[in-house]
Amino acid sequence: MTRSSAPGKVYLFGEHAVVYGEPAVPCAIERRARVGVEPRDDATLRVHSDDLSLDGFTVEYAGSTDGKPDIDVAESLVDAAMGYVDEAIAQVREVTGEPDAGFEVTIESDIPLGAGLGSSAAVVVAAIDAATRALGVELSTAELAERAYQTELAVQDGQASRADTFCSATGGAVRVEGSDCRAIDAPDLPLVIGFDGGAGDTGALVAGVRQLRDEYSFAADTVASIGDIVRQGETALADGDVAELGRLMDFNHGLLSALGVSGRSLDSMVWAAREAGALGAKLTGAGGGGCIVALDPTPETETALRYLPGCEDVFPAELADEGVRQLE
Ligand SMILES: Nc1ncnc2c1ncn2[C@@H]1O[C@H](COP(=O)(O)OP(=O)(O)O)[C@@H](O)[C@H]1O
Ligand SMILES: C[C@@](O)(CCOP(=O)(O)O)CC(=O)O
Ligand SMILES: [Mg+2]
Repeated sequence: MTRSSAPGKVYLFGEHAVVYGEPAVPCAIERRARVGVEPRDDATLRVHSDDLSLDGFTVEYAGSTDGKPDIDVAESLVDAAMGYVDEAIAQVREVTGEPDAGFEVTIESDIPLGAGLGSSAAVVVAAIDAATRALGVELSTAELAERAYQTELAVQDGQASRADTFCSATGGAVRVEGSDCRAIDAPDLPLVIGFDGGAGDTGALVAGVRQLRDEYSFAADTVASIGDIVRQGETALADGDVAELGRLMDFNHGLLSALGVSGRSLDSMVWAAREAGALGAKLTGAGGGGCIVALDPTPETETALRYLPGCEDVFPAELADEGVRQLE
């Protein structure tokens, strides 16, 4: 068995706008997906994941060559659930020049699915790393990040940024603008994450923003303004100005909300954090439902979220310096 792990992330700034070439700053967090891979002697892909459940059913499926799993849920849900690992393995077959490689893939993850903490990127990065190594191919971190990006691009119908996958592959805080991806210095930030227990469909949310942006010039301006916030945020990060970072996170949330990707429970967690004295709070990732990230050096936000109806989990986010990690 070859195993790798990779971290999830939060966005300090810039999700969605990054898809259109604006900069974004995600930070890797110490919540990881671990993917174990065993090559098979046929071309079948079998995926085992206790965390992947659809309408309460845990799914065990055979991908690609075996067709769809035999379960009673909408096909779009199944496609969304299977897409990332299927496509990751397609990338592995291509990069290793082994189109008929088959695998048993076992996934364990601390990252809630579809909640904006980049579970897809972590699973994809760890799966590509483990499966290529299982075939005797060592990818550089840059090649791994590129293959993981191609995976998300394919699953999200040609609309994805390099932000999640680069951040998960390298760890740390990063800045991504188009194909320019780099590590940046970030002070130790007092990040608190609130999770409403829900999820959003990244592909659908990205498509919704694209539609608004195509239809209304003010939506396009909103996306460009998120880019301005990110640039200001970079200065605040470099200056270690945490109060300014908080104000900019608040503004970034407002603009994401205007683009239609927040929701009642995300907004309620954001307001609970602000009322508890957080320096700033915003949704993270694609939105719809899932997680917010707040900046608070005191325990107040954590306490407020813990008692907020509709907040299922709350935890401090420790920055992960290490990206992909070879386990065996
Ligand atoms: N533990 C897991 N096991 C199997 N697939 C997973 C796991 N975690 C994430 N995934 C894949 O990633 C998808 C969620 O990714 P996405 O919608 O981008 O949300 P996010 O990246 O914010 O968590 C799932 O539908 C599934 O395809
Ligand atoms: C909305 C987006 O900017 C981030 C999506 O993050 P997540 O999959 O929700 O963790 C899409 C992307 O960058 O590919
Ligand atoms: Mg994702």
